[in-house]
Amino acid sequence: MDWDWSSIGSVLATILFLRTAYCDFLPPEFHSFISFLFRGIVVRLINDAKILIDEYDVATCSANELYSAANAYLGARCLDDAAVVRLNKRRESPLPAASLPGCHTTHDSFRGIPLRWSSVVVGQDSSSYPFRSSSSAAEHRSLELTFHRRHSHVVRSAYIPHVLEEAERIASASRERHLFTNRAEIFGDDHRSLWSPVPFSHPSTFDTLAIDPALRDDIRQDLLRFVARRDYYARVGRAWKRGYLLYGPPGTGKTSLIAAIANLLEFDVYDLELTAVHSNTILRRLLASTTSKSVVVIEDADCLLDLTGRNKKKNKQDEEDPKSKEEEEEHTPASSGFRSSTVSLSGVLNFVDGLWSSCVGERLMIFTTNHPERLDEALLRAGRMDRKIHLSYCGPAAFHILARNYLEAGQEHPRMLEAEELLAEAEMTPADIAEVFMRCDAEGEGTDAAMDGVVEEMRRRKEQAAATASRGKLKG
Ligand SMILES: Nc1ncnc2c1ncn2[C@@H]1O[C@H](COP(=O)(O)OP(=O)(O)OP(=O)(O)O)[C@@H](O)[C@H]1O
Repeated sequence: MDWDWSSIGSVLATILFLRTAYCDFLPPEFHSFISFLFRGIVVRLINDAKILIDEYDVATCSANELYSAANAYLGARCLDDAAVVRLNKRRESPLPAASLPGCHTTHDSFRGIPLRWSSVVVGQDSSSYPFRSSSSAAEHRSLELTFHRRHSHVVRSAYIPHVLEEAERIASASRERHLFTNRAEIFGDDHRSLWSPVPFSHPSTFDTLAIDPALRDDIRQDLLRFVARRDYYARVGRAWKRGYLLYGPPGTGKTSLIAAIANLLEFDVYDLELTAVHSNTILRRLLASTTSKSVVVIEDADCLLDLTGRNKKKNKQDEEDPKSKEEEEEHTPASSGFRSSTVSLSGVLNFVDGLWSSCVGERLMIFTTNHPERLDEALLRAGRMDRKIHLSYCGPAAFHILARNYLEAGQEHPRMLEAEELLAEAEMTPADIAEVFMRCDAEGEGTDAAMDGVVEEMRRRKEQAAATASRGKLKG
């Protein structure tokens, strides 16, 4: 067909006429409908499939998690080369996150499948959202994912879950974690003010912990299994929580293990000072205001409450009738200080496994003590304390880890064998050994001097222990 200037002019005039008729004579609802039809025809012609991800679920008026996840995913994965990005910084995250601005497009690929993401913003008059009520003045945002129709199954069954997983990973990596301590004075009903947060960044990890490697791996597996079993806990009807009791002499790494656990799981830590809690009601409120993905820690549990044998009988009554005891405690005037807290055994038991301990997602509760025998059995029973972990004096395997971490000394070091043999009788904690290594380092001494120093210290302690034992025999 030959085109001359007059035929081009007639085509343009026809287009202008149709456009004017479309804009001026058709009501806005038809604009949306025609645009929808037109886009459908184009999509069919070019064999594309589309997934529309709205910012809000129109039916339930709730935020669409997939929309936020896709935005986080795009921000982290696809927007490095984009000409325009939107940057957003949330209070809880240290860095701003990039997202796709309205009406822009970016590209991704998955298992060799090319994918196109476009952001769509529809206002009151816009024509790109079908059947939209013209009375709504709000902006409607969505993301469109376009791909070849033959990849529909892979995109829905694998790519979308991949986007969700990646977004979850990105969110937890960028989340700043906190250490919360409960405030001694509590005012009003603002639950957030019950805890004072500071950023949490403890260097202890499962790799730096000097404990038996078999125990370390066992704890790590137990934790990873726990966090992966949300569905299991829901199925068997249990709150998604796990209780640990860490016990052993001072300086064996109980606090270090808690920090390593929080770092492994990327959890916040709530360090609960029970002596500052004046009633069971406040204890309950404290727990109710913790967030999911957290470790709630009660250190030195044997020193805090009347949980010792002296009060076992009384405590048994409490457990049998926790309600009456709790009511009685709540009417006691608030007082402060060690052992004068009105938090009762029943309050703590309910704290560990009561109804309100299931009010948020996954959570660990860790009690530590140097004297597990002083704790009431009710607190220790299975279901409350799922794992009882004994951290003891330094053994050979833990010593190797400390020597590697502090001195970069391997098992082939000439004094290693001697140190291993002495360890059995010297009763040194990892903290004692770390102390000797750090002292040598501070004095500028090398690895050999540090190993000599620790062997000497072990020998001294062994002799001391032998002398104490023989004095005991003589007295006997
Ligand atoms: N198992 C360990 N692995 C690595 N370092 C340890 C270990 N145990 C103790 N340490 C070192 O000793 C210091 C004290 O340890 P930590 O506070 O974890 O002991 P603890 O058992 O909680 O003591 P306490 O019962 O007195 O609270 C830590 O700062 C750490 O450097």
